[in-house]
Amino acid sequence: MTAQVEREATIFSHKGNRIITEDRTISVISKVEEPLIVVLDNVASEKECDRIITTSQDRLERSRIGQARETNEMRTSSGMFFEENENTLIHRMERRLSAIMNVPIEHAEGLQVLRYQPGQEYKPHHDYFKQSDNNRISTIVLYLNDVEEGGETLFPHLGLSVTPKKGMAVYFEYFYQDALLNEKTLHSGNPVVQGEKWVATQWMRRKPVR
Ligand SMILES: O=C(O)CCC(=O)C(=O)O
Ligand SMILES: [Fe+2]
Repeated sequence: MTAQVEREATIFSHKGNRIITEDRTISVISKVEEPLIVVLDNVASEKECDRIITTSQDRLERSRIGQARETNEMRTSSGMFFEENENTLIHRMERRLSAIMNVPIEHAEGLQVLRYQPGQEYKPHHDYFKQSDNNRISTIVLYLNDVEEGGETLFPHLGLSVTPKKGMAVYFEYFYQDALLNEKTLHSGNPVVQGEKWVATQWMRRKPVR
């Protein structure tokens, strides 16, 4: 006898092991089914990763947290946001990430870049806000470089640790009816031990923002 597993519908609805976008074929590497976490390879080329780093590095500031945009010890990295559709590369990345996430680009916040130096981290958090009339619904974190030691994205409730690798990404969503599933997407950026860690994060909102 096979047990029927009833799962809530997800935003991410790609079938098969590949996602074909207008300019790139992305591979599914690993999955947690509920809440859905997907590790993806070949999301960006080495050149695209390098260019996102070089075009953001002069604009980094100490990261700010939450809707009040305060600095605190939760997130010790430095970061910046690209303007929506800022240049050809950013627009291409936004289109590709929107296709992977299966949410129209109008729902996309500006792409965020974070740089962590040794000892820097992002403590466990949810990406959605406690209260918002246009809350975030999903996230993709694109790894822009290889990290020598540390810097994993850790989902403590799921026992899942994702090691940064240039061009790969981790996707997750938290738009479930069942609040417990959303809460299980708690995650952290573990302290970097050696090297630097660069990521680009795309957040999607429930309603259009642009
Ligand atoms: O740096 C990471 O691995 C996670 C980043 C993150 O959680 C975020 O940008 O919301
Ligand atoms: Fe996060």
